[in-house]
Amino acid sequence: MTFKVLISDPLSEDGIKPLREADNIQVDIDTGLSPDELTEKIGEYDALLVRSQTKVTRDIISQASKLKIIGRAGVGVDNIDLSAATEYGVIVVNAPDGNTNSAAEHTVAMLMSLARKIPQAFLALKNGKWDRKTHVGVELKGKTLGVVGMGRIGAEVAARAKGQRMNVIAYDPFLTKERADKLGVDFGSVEDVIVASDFITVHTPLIKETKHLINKDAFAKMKDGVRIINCARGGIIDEDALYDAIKSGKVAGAALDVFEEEPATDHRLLELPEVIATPHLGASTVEAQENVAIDVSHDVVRYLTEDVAKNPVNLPSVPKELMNKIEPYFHLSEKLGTFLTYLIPGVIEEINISYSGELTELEVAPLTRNTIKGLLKRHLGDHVNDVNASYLAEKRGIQVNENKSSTPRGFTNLLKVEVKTKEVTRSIAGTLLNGLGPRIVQVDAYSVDLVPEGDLVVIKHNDRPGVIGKVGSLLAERGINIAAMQVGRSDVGGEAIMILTVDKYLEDADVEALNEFEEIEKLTAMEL
Ligand SMILES: NC(=O)C1=CN([C@@H]2O[C@H](COP(=O)(O)OP(=O)(O)OC[C@H]3O[C@@H](n4cnc5c(N)ncnc54)[C@H](O)[C@@H]3O)[C@@H](O)[C@H]2O)C=CC1
Ligand SMILES: O=C(O)CCC(=O)C(=O)O
Repeated sequence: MTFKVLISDPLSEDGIKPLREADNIQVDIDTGLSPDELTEKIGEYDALLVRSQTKVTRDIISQASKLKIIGRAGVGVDNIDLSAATEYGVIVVNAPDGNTNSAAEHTVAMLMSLARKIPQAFLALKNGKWDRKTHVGVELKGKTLGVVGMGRIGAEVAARAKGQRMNVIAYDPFLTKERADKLGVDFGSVEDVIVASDFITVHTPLIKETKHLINKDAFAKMKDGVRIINCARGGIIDEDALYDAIKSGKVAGAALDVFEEEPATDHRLLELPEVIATPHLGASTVEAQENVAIDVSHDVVRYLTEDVAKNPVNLPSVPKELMNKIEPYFHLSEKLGTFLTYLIPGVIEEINISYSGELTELEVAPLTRNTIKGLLKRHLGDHVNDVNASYLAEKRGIQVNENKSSTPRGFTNLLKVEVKTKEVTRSIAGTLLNGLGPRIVQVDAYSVDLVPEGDLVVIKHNDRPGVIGKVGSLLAERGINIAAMQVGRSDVGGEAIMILTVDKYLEDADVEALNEFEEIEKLTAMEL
């Protein structure tokens, strides 16, 4: 099978080598497509790679019937409709580390240019003006830099600012006193930062909480003559409020690499002499572009060929060490879910997944997602995957409960799935037997020992002599070989269960013939 990958923004040719070198991947590069052209084309592709120019909208994703992964060669994913991607089961991956250094260096370049008015002076000189009076700057030494957002880039900027002998005060919801001490910065609320700083630089993602985080009210609280830097995302700073604050003299200058609408060639902020700007160049270095393209290309190859991604954005990433431990349970968890779908009539209202024994020591969320996938896939189709399984369950109002109990219950590990509909509650449990692989060990109240694989027949019947023989003979007459058989009963002469592993899926006629036996209460043929 060949996977088709579309690259719709310019990426480093050296960086996409992992894609070019993969045997089963065809790479098409088509930059500058209009939204309509991309919508028309996307249906052919298994993967889409973008930088920040391509807007991957819901409309585009809804037409991407084969799309499995969107790779963002960079950090910010605000150009991708993440909810739509999750809903359609498309994983989004980014390259979070590859451009950190370049973005931090660019921020420092902007900070220094802003302080010393280098772009303005250069422009004047280019125009033949030797003007030393207008371009008097300020020193950084001893000034306070406020950093809003102390993630990868914010922390790097803070470290470099300290090299300029600046004091740094930072705010980040995840910044602890210990980390602030380690980084050698003061920390406080966003208001503390805004009030105390001579320069303010923002390094947050653009999300609901950070949209216009720096607004009219924030400017009002700042020191007179404050200088602002935004090398993160347009929209974190309210551009109208910034314009007014510069015009009023509250803000002495601003350095902007990003804008709310890009490209921003005709922006009124650019008319102000206090504003210096670059056209979203934070990550535009040879090194960063190669790094991010390599990282995202590797993840696309990995996901298309092995179903694992290192930097997923719309799915929690599973560390390698954990993955090694839980991977053997993946097959079991999905099969338990699939098995149950055959036993339940009606609409699932609740799923209870319990983990016991060794499993209690592990992060089991990936197994929960996989079990839900097994429960939904038979009815909803192959588009159900790890990315959208939980979303699809939630959307259908299905309550999912996950719990851990250390009671060993006779097994070193046990995964039990219980499903409730309005009419019934059914359950199944499985284990991973050392050296033997996955086994189903319980179906409702019955103990069994079953490999969760192949064509199975579950027969609920009355515990009477001869039933097993009758079923065996009928199947033999029809040329259906029984590979394995499990029987269990509640009590002598009571309800009993027989589970057969057969070499061939039972046709409707075979099921009807078996149902003729009066001892058989219910028969379910299933394919795991
Ligand atoms: N101009 C450019 O070319 C580039 C821009 N960027 C942008 O820079 C930004 C930061 O990137 P990274 O440092 O790699 O991301 P990161 O995820 O490492 O850091 C972001 C930080 O923002 C913090 N944060 C979230 N909400 C906040 C709030 N309300 N107030 C304060 N802090 C908040 C988070 O806790 C996190 O620590 C992103 O928006 C990214 O898209 C990144 C690379 C290049
Ligand atoms: O692709 C680019 O050059 C933009 C980089 C960026 O903004 C990011 O990584 O968030």
